[in-house]
Amino acid sequence: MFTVEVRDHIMIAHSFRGAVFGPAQALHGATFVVDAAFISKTLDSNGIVVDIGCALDVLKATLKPLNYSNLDDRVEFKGMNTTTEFLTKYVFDQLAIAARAGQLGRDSKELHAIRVTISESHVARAWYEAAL
Ligand SMILES: Nc1nc2c(c(=O)[nH]1)N=C([C@H](O)[C@H](O)COP(=O)(O)OP(=O)(O)OP(=O)(O)O)CN2
Repeated sequence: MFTVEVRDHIMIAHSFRGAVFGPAQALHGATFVVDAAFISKTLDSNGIVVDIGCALDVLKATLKPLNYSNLDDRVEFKGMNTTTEFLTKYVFDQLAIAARAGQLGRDSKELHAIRVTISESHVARAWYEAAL
């Protein structure tokens, strides 16, 4: 598989419900590094999976509404623990919508999958990968 991956980051606040989270049950801040990988069995006529600039634009647009926000206040996350794992799927879903709308500059039928990796610190990360 060919893969091209782009990176951005977001600064957010959130809190968790559940004793497993210990002190993270209280409102706290996090800076998440978000990697989005676009995966294809084939390259296009330009020899690319998707244009890196285009992929970056789509990732930035996806993350913009979350940046500097308190995720606890966001209606789409009501009642959810916005864990690193949860957010990987959320970002994947938004990128998949953009890909199917042609915003990556390539027919989504020619893309095999998207993988979203979120690093919550230098020691921990989670990812979600699925076919388009
Ligand atoms: N599987 C996950 N586990 C945890 C997540 C997560 O998103 N997915 N998030 C957190 C906290 O938000 C934070 O990132 C770390 O909090 P902390 O209290 O430092 O948690 P640790 O487990 O690393 O350390 P403790 O020994 O429990 O204090 C926590 N877990």
